[in-house]
Amino acid sequence: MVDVPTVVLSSAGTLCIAALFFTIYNRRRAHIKMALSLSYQAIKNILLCQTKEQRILDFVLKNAVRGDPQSVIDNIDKYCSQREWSMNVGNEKGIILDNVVKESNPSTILELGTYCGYSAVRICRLLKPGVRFFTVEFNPAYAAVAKQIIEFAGLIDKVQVLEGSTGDIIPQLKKKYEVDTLDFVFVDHWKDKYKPDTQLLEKCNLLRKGSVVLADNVIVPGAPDFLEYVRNCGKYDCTNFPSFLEYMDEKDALEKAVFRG
Ligand SMILES: C[S@@+](CC[C@H](N)C(=O)[O-])C[C@H]1O[C@@H](n2cnc3c(N)ncnc32)[C@H](O)[C@@H]1O
Ligand SMILES: [Mg+2]
Repeated sequence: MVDVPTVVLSSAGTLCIAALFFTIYNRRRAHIKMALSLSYQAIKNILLCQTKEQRILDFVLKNAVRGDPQSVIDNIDKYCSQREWSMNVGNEKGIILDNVVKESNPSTILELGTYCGYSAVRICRLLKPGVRFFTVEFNPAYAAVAKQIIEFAGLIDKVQVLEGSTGDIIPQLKKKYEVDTLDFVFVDHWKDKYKPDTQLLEKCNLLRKGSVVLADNVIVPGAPDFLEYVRNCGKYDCTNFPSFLEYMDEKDALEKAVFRG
């Protein structure tokens, strides 16, 4: 069913983001390209009375193979690189994410920022049975799309989509969700929350010696206060992985911060 307020709100939001990108970065080709793409998406949302996230879901349901996570990932990448730009971690940084997940061999994982479930599918396809994966999303429309994509990928039994804000959910993880400590945290929500939510994880005793905190988009849009904190507070060993912004020819990076305990 078409949710008109969601479409109108997301279109208005998208137009504002496009205007912001255009104003701030009006001399940079990649950002002009993104601004044009977001403006086109906003117009399409209004004309079709449908959101981009619903179009991503439709494309997956139509083209991917049910129960095949790799085919779901490939089809989202295809749609977002060829038709409409979208804020999934994408394939180039996704390969780095895969490698960091594999080398840390986690048993309990938290993702901050689900969006359409792309990175959740990407991470969960690598996990052995019995691993616990929680992903937090405060936009109900995105969470609904993510659940359908994760279900289509055949991974719904491995994933718990927690609807709400990270600031509310992180403090509930121990008691409500019986989490002792987290082995791996993928930080990919709004960038001004990276630092406070990392500090909240510490405060709630959810990190143990060796817990891996992997943060996306530390260059674009950028999380300078988070980088300054993890690199200089003395509690983490940090590694930077240079790469490119999802579906764009623009430098970005992931930062891996390993908690010293
Ligand atoms: C960049 S997208 C996540 C992309 C996803 N990790 C992927 O690569 O497929 C960021 C998401 O975080 C959500 N978000 C932002 N701040 C949040 C917060 N404080 N609590 C919960 N969700 C948040 C947004 O609604 C958005 O869907
Ligand atoms: Mg990201």
